[in-house]
Amino acid sequence: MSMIAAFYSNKSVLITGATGFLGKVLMEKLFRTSPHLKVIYILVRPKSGQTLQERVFQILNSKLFEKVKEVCPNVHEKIRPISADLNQRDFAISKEDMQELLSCTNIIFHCAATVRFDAHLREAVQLNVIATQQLLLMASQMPKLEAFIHISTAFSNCNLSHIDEVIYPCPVEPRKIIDSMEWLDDSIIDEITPKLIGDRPNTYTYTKALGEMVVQQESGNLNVAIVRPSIVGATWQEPFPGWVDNLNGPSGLIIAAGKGFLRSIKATPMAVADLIPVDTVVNLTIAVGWYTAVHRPKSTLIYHSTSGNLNPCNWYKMGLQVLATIEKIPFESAFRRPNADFTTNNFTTQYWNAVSHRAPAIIYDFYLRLTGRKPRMLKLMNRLLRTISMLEYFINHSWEWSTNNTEMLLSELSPEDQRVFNFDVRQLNWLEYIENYVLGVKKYLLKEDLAGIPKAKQHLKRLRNIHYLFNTALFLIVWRLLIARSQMARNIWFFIVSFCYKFISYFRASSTLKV
Ligand SMILES: CCCCCCCCCCCCCCCCCCCCCCCCCCCC(=O)SCCNC(=O)CCNC(=O)[C@H](O)C(C)(C)COP(=O)(O)OP(=O)(O)OC[C@H]1O[C@@H](n2cnc3c(N)ncnc32)[C@H](O)[C@@H]1OP(=O)(O)O
Ligand SMILES: NC(=O)C1=CN([C@@H]2O[C@H](COP(=O)(O)OP(=O)(O)OC[C@H]3O[C@@H](n4cnc5c(N)ncnc54)[C@H](OP(=O)(O)O)[C@@H]3O)[C@@H](O)[C@H]2O)C=CC1
Repeated sequence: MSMIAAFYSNKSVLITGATGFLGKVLMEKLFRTSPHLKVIYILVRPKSGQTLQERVFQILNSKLFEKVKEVCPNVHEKIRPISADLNQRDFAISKEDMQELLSCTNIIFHCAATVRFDAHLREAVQLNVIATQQLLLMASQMPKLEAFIHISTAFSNCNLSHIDEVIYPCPVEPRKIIDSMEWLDDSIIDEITPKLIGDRPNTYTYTKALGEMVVQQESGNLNVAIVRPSIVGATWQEPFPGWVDNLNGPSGLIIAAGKGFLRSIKATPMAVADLIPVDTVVNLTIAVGWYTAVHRPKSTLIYHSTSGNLNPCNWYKMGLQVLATIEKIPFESAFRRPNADFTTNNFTTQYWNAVSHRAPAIIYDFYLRLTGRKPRMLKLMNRLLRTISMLEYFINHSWEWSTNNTEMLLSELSPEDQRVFNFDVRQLNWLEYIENYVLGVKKYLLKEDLAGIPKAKQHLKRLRNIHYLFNTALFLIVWRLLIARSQMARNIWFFIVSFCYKFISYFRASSTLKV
């Protein structure tokens, strides 16, 4: 019997960010392994014209939750959505709901965050720092609370190259930043943002670091732990391999490469690609919840959920495997044949951006105009290039994360728990994982049917022919122009033609002699 699963039986769990990528997998695993769990409260905001109930209904009816329903048929009764907006004071939670949360919650998993790299500092501070502070305040009023687990990111200290499982202070105290957000206007915030974030690449990593400081400073007597995942990718094993439902991290780039939009990207091929499957992160998080509640460590423990130091894979190997899989199982309606490569300096990156990204987009837009349609490819390509420019930092640096606490926790688990809540990345086979990831992107993100693969292959053949035809036509046009204008080009042309003629004549003569 799994000790961890038994621990969660009859517990009331509160999850923020349960509608997000990680939150959904966390909820699914909790229900599947602890079907006797009492209730999971989830803080949800109405969104995209959907009510809370509609959002929960959509999640429960998704492919991700198919297995749960077999072990926990009344799962819908055990989810209690609470209307909340983490950007509002007291999260805009009603008095009755707040009362229930305060009196019943046993474990909190705080996953909600803005993960956008271009978030305005005010927005990022509000969600990643102030909301964390407010949640800690709420937690301090929960008499039954056993553990508060905060999800941060391994990149919160990406300004360092070796990162230990400790909290590194930022130069300006989070409280000062929070106070200043109240009276500074947006234009001043814009001005001071680069100074505040310093050598971090964006407001996301900076505010996640501030969030950790808030957890350290304002957790009082609470049992707190922090989990720091690196780049979270599709599921490795559970509930099934390759599940993914958003474009973050590598997923969007896999689509861009598979559809033939992405042809080159600046990367350090031998740098460690620190990807971590979402189910591995979730297993660790659940184990951390158990350990923190049962063993009550004296200080706040930080757990790195990373792969690099135990089972490293580099971007080159990953990129190659993405391309190899795309060749086997191509995506439908590709714009061009998938054929991406890494560039290693700014000059070649700019060159390939012009030649391989913008030029084909301009030509395609010209074709759209000619056929009476609205041009859109250049706009799309520029957005892709903007996205790539924001991700580039993470594929051109390498980090070393120590994983002592994570390894210690693994050794504390019973063999059964190590199996049920497996977070040992040494067992991960990267090639198999990436293949399943690409397949998952095709099935769950692009919603493409595998029956369409022959048609997709046919389409790629057509694109290859168009490519050859286009290149031949281009060559002939350029050559013709050159011949018309340059004596030297004409001389070279006559030389090649006469050489070919002589070569053919020689073969003809020698074959006649043999006869
Ligand atoms: C000889 C052989 C050589 C072999 C080499 C072969 C090379 C082959 C290459 C093949 C490619 C393979 C891919 C693998 C390698 C590269 C992986 C690199 C991944 C690096 C990831 C770094 C992550 C860092 C980690 C930090 C971890 C965290 O803690 S946080 C979680 C991560 N957060 C994010 O990822 C958020 C990032 N996104 C954003 O901040 C925003 O989306 C944005 C600012 C980038 C864009 O915002 P915008 O306002 O424009 O709008 P939005 O609606 O969000 O999206 C706009 C359009 O962009 C598309 N989109 C969004 N995200 C991505 C994405 N990650 N990749 C691609 N496209 C993306 C989105 O669909 C929109 O498209 P349109 O609607 O069509 O405009
Ligand atoms: N994905 C990754 O690669 C990594 C993620 N992490 C961390 O993991 C955690 C989860 O990330 P992930 O699941 O990928 O992110 P998602 O963007 O998928 O999910 C974010 C969640 O936060 C919720 N949220 C955002 N704003 C509010 C708000 N104002 N009120 C209520 N809820 C809100 C979202 O709700 P809604 O659905 O309504 O938008 C959503 O449920 C984050 O803390 C992130 O920093 C760490 C490392 C890597």
